[in-house]
Amino acid sequence: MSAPHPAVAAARSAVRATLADLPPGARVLVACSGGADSLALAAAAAFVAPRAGWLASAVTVDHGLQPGSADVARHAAARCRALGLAATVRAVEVPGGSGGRGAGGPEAAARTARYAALAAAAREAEAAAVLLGHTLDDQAETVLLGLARGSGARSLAGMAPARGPWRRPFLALRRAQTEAVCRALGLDFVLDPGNAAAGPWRAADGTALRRAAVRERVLPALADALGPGVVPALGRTAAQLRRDADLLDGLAADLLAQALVDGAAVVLDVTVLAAAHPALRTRALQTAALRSGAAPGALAAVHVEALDALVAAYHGQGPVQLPGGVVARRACGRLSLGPARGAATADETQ
Ligand SMILES: Nc1ncnc2c1ncn2[C@@H]1O[C@H](COP(=O)(O)OP(=O)(O)OP(=O)(O)O)[C@@H](O)[C@H]1O
Repeated sequence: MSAPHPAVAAARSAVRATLADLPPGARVLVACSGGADSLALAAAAAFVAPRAGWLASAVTVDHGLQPGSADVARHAAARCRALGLAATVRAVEVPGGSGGRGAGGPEAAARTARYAALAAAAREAEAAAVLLGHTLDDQAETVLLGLARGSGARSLAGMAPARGPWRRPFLALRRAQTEAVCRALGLDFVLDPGNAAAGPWRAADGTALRRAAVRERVLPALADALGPGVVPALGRTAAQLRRDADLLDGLAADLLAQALVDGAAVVLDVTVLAAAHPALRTRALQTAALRSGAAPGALAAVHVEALDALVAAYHGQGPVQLPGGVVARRACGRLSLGPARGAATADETQ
């Protein structure tokens, strides 16, 4: 038997390495959109799983956002079956449809619905892992998007190779390699129309999708100006910042535990917080805000900075309102965070 195409070999070994901790008999779900990345993933899983004793199957989510989406989903599932995987299609209802109501437009709404459907499929199949086909190119896009948003290290750390049931074996593979896998194996993949900047999924404000713009315009321009190593370099940035962010988050969790006077109501000792490094203090405050019910998608750096000012730049300022109906106020050396109505009323004035 001749050696497999190098891209096929790379894809198989990436899947094998990602699942190496799973015992024989473990069930694995491949999330397959029918695009090149996830079809190459399905092919690699279909090859590797039986040899390692894992039970692999595939699921395709039909977002129902474009005419013919059900056919595209059926086609993807049929490709997976031809590869030897049991495959199902799950249709989801995306709130707002392709009109894009909601904060992040149709792309974000579709993603939320997709991950919920994949998680449900994983629960039903009792899968130990769900494989996603994100590549190094996707990771580079994520890092650039985070950088342009003014995000911190956690966001610049990009997507995790493994987190909970989600595993991304292709984070070190280029998109060109997954396309090479499909060509080598004769798999016809679809081009996701939602991924095109000029495609039908538009952000809520009518601007072209930011990720698609980064993919089509920004990364090619960067590679042109800085050289082809820019995508792997962005991937390395993500990996390094992931380690840093893990360390800082761990230390910030310790700080929060030390500062917590009353966990149920999220009351913090200002003196403990004020003595800490701002990098840890702001992380601890962000966690405290989320724990007290602040809305995760809407809590921004500006809110955390206002909380930090209550600790480190206090001059008698009033309470800080956080998204999600949470209010933070300082009184008697304590910072309390909680629902707007139940919070203490006496502000500390020095
Ligand atoms: N319709 C779908 N059905 C099943 N899996 C999907 C579907 N769409 C995407 N996926 C999975 O997610 C991976 C990433 O897809 P894609 O790059 O389109 O996502 P995205 O738009 O970057 O959003 P996110 O990064 O949040 O998943 C795919 O390789 C595939 O594993």
